[in-house]
Amino acid sequence: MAGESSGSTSDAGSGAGGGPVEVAGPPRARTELADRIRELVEMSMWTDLAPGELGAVARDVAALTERLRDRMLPSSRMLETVDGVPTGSVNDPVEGSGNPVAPPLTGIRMGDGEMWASVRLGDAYQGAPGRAHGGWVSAVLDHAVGRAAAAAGTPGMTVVLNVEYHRATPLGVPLEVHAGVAGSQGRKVYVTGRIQYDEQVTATVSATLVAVSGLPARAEHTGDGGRA
Ligand SMILES: CCCCC/C=C\C/C=C\C/C=C\C/C=C\CCCC(=O)SCCNC(=O)CCNC(=O)[C@H](O)C(C)(C)COP(=O)(O)OP(=O)(O)OC[C@H]1O[C@@H](n2cnc3c(N)ncnc32)[C@H](O)[C@@H]1OP(=O)(O)O
Repeated sequence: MAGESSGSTSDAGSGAGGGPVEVAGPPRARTELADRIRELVEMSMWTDLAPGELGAVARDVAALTERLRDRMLPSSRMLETVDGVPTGSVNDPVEGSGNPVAPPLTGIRMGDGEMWASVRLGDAYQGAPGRAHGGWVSAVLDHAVGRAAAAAGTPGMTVVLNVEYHRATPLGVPLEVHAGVAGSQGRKVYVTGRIQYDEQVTATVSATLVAVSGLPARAEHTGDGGRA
């Protein structure tokens, strides 16, 4: 389990660092921590506490951050593996159940060149009033097309991402995400996808990915961190 072979490094927390840290099981405690931090973020936006009280809360949060800094991994790139095969990126900013920034994706299911998932975009992802920010809608779709390409056995990087916003993507409700490989030519993989709420498609994507060797492929598992 992550956290048991730690050691502080001088570049930890700066975005640098070594190779991925592999974790064998769903990191439930990390998932729970990320969930609580997401709640903290939402409440920090909603709260109407007086400035003095806000200052006190900020100092409490700073103390918690120092408690976490006390013991650090050599890298924040954490891959969940099953039988040695990478099945999810715990700290990914879209699907990562361990990353408080991630919405995250839940119930990820993989088929042959296809992926399905659910996502709930909370208040932290608001763009226009009451709607999900288009950049986050695109991020979810970018991730979905990446997973679909990987599910086809051709993991790669997105080089073209055409997103169409058809109607408002609502906040705080379960959205369905789907992407599937439509074709390929050489290293190029063409993937389409969509986000929908209650049978209504809110955004669609048409993407080109370029297959890159050495990336994890055909992950069959959920990225739920044990919540599915
Ligand atoms: C990611 C791993 C996570 C680990 C998770 C573990 C387990 C879970 C399992 C699977 C999970 C799967 C996926 C996760 C989902 C998403 C992860 C997020 C990924 C991203 O967040 S991704 C968005 C940002 N993305 C970039 O950061 C790409 C910038 N790019 C490059 O890094 C290079 O571009 C590269 C390396 C792609 C290729 O470089 P290269 O040197 O190998 O190849 P080269 O340049 O020769 O291009 C080859 C052919 O692509 C054509 N081409 C290139 N660019 C084009 C363009 N813009 N438009 C049209 N065609 C284009 C050329 O024209 C040529 O075409 P042709 O062969 O016909 O001449």
